[in-house]
Amino acid sequence: MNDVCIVENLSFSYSPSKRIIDRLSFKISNGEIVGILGKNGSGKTTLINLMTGFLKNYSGSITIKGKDIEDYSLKERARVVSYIQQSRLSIPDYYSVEDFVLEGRRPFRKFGFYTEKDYELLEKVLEQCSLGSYKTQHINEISGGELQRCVFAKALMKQCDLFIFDEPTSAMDIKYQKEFFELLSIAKQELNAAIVLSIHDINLSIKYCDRLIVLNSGKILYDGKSKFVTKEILSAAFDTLVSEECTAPLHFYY
Ligand SMILES: Nc1ncnc2c1ncn2[C@@H]1O[C@H](COP(=O)(O)OP(=O)(O)OP(=O)(O)O)[C@@H](O)[C@H]1O
Repeated sequence: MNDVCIVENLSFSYSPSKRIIDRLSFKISNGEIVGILGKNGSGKTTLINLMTGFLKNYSGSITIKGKDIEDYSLKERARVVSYIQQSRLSIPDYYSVEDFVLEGRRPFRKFGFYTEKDYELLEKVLEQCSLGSYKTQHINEISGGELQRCVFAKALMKQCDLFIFDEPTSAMDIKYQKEFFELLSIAKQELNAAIVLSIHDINLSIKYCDRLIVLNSGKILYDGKSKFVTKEILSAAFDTLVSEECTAPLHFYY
């Protein structure tokens, strides 16, 4: 397995009085889905914003595909990391589904033009994400779950092997959550991608992530296979008693 992302001794504060990320070290490899779990305010979004290069003034290092994140230009970084933010999207009204998804190739355009290969890839990705029949539909005429699929399809258009998502499933109902993780397995299998996502739902994270990094006050409380995380660790992370069902095999829930 290759290490796509290496985080070493990473610390970060918004203000001098409080360390939000506290000396974290871990590696993310190709072909694994890694869930970042922790209670509100534990530092998940901050960590993701550091890993995607949106926050500066940290100590330690973040290496993406063998290169320090500081040494990437914005465009280069956009080519190697597919990132989906927590905030709401602003999409021009006139976009169709295919316009929106095609935008995923924007960092690769030459002289402002998409290539024939980009259009071939668009067809393939729309099919993979079950969006073929929607492609000419207006982006603001589709449901929230369908839009989420479009967002994922756009990320997939980069064909890169590092995907980073900030709470991608928070607004989805159970059906779309399931579908989302099925889509993730396309990236994992086809691109041997490393996928990092912050997540609140303990059950989902244990079921679908290969590995969990559990944060508590910016420190790593657990980093290991999701199936081995214990209710004691989760109870400590969430400051509340986490019941047995959360760590039991979950196939009967889904
Ligand atoms: N821009 C900011 N300026 C100052 N403090 C911030 C800022 N963003 C976040 N924080 C603080 O940093 C801490 C970690 O926040 P962060 O958003 O990373 O946590 P989180 O685990 O993603 O939380 P949630 O689950 O609620 O999304 C919190 O105490 C938060 O108040």
